[in-house]
Amino acid sequence: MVRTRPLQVALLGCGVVGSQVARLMTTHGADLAARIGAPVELAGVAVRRPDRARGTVDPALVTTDAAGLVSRGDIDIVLELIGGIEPARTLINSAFEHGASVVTANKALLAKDGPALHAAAGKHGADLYFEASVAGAIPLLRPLRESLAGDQVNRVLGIVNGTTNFILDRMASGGTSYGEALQEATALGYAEADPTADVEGFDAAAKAAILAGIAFHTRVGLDDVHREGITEVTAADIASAREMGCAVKLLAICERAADGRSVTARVHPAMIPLGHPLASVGEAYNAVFVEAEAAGRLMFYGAGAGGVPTASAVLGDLVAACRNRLNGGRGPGESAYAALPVSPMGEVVTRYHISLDVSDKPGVLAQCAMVFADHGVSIDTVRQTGKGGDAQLVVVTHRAPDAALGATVDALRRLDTVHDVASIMRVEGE
Ligand SMILES: NC(=O)c1ccc[n+]([C@@H]2O[C@H](COP(=O)([O-])OP(=O)(O)OC[C@H]3O[C@@H](n4cnc5c(N)ncnc54)[C@H](O)[C@@H]3O)[C@@H](O)[C@H]2O)c1
Ligand SMILES: N[C@@H](CCO)C(=O)O
Ligand code: NA
Repeated sequence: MVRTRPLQVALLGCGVVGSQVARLMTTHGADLAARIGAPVELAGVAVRRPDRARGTVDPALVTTDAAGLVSRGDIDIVLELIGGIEPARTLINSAFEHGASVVTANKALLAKDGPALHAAAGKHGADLYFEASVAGAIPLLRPLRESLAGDQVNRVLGIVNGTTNFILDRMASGGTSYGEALQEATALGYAEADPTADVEGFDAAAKAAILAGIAFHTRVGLDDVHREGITEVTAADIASAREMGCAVKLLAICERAADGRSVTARVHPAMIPLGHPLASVGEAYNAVFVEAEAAGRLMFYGAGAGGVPTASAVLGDLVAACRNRLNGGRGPGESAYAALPVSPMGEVVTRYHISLDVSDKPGVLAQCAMVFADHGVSIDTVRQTGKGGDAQLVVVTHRAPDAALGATVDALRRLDTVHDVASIMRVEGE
């Protein structure tokens, strides 16, 4: 039976995602009410620029006073879709203090202040849901928090930033420059307000922190995540990867150490074999592999960015928060009991693809190989391209600790016969 007093929803931010949430709440209002067991009503929509057209939003609901809206006292659920740290953090805390539950897509804030936000939600008996914050529309956080709550997750590996995947995909198919592809991704609503967050890997690192935290029941902050973006990936890197039968992707990788006693989290461009399912993830799509002890390998795939798909995840959380409110319960809060240490990048063990510009002289290959051997880094393959002043050695290693590879590269740079270490890329997914 549908109860009659509507649940009151405050929408903060009516941009790419917020405007789609408002539209879908209106067009699917009757279904949402039936699924929740009570009607849901937009009580107010806080915007920064009220003069902008808001589509289906009733102009009478629009306000520039977000703080006033969340502190009205009659709001059941606040949807925070402004993004960034402030004023989002203050508004979310105020929402909890005034008795509301919160749904947010704000990974930057969650990665920075997740524990404090969870604590505030718990203190006020409210919910904090954030499915849209990682991998957009893809149901990923709820499966990790709930469906896999009885299993042990050992690894989460995937493409979690749509903008950079879009750019790398466009660069790989040729004809589009990095700058043009970024402009296109921004126009399509994939990029963050400041796209530096996407291309420098901050967005993916925030998502990796959230994923690692949930997967390993451990607090993982943004500073714990090793981060490299795609700004230094060149068309030559992509071409060289293709020659080796690989694609270049920006990956987020969260791993439990083999002894189970520590974890790592990292974001960086990597080469993956073209036969690997992640290599064929194009456009702004995301895909995430989860490896769990009992479940084995699971793959989650779908739209990782864009207003409409992301609104789906926000509405799913809205329904969950409304149901909890009606039933008088709460969804799962933070689970950080394992408190595993997060190891530095130097302890990560993986494979590497290194291009060296070298002198084409007798003994150079042996000299370089010796540097790898001296640092305990075993070589898998070596290929020479070019001749004379244009000679290049392309070395692919077996698995080695990141710190050992770093020391190897430093030593290679000191050799007179090595003119440049043209590129270093990790090789994953084998
Ligand atoms: N766009 C996506 O594909 C996507 C996907 C997943 C998650 N997200 C996240 O969703 C959130 C919103 O992203 P978006 O793409 O819709 O951004 P957006 O920039 O399109 O929208 C944010 C809106 O908030 C408004 N705003 C700023 N300050 C405000 C204030 N004080 N009061 C009221 N409104 C204010 C802005 O004017 C803007 O319209 C961010 O946290 C983002 O990381 C976005
Ligand atoms: N800017 C983000 C939005 C989705 O979180 C991306 O490109 O993936
Ligand atoms: Na998601």
